Amino acid sequence: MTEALRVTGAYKSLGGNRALNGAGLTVNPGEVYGLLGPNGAGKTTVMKAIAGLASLDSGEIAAFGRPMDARSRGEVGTLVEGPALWPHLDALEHIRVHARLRGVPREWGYAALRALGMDDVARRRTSAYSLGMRWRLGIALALLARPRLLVLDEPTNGLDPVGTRDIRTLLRDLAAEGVATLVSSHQLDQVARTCDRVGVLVSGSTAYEGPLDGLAAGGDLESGFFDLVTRSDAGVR
Ligand SMILES: Nc1ncnc2c1ncn2[C@@H]1O[C@H](COP(=O)(O)OP(=O)(O)OP(=O)(O)O)[C@@H](O)[C@H]1O
Repeated sequence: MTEALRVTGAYKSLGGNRALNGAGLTVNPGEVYGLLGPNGAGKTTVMKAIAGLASLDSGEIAAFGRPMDARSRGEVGTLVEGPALWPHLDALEHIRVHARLRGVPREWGYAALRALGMDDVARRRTSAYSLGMRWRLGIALALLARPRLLVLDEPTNGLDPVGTRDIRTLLRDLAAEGVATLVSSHQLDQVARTCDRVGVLVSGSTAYEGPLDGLAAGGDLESGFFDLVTRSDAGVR
């Protein structure tokens, strides 16, 4: 099976910090992969590199068996560092602009809005949106071009329980259609309910990659995560 995403040996220095220190991860088609790690571990940095928003100092990123390039990025939907919205435009106008830029039918975007439960607010300017509505539109825009790989940086940040459950259902439905998703999160309970496999970054390196069972110490994901982070952090000092 060709992997949807493979990152190997990723290094990146930012302002004198080693943000990435050899990180690697692999996401398969039809899989929801949870990217975990303490604050500052490098999750956003690696996702920005995958999304093409930043370069690596060294390392490789491949999508669907080929080095990531402009063509393969056409098959990738991203929401990294929050939704970038125009305050004076409504959701439908966002869809039209993005559909034109991506060269896809705007109906695909309307379908994504429906999937995100945004029909009622689609004609409202985004300046009047709540945080949850902003995130929903950001995810709809990431889905617009019907990507085979989705990269979402903390997509349930600030969402209420209904919004969080909706995103979980959406990611599972997409996985059932074969879409691969890389999603970062600090919410271990949500990760346990949503993800097939996880990777844990600590100080820019991959401390664990595999099934959730392998991380959970005696069935307790939180303890397993803390143990791993403490051990790995001690190892790099
Ligand atoms: N523009 C920047 N200049 C200097 N250092 C940076 C910059 N951006 C990130 N860093 C540093 O790089 C490291 C990795 O940051 P990153 O945002 O990728 O972590 P993260 O795992 O996404 O954290 P969080 O969970 O808090 O979102 C941190 O030490 C951070 O301080």
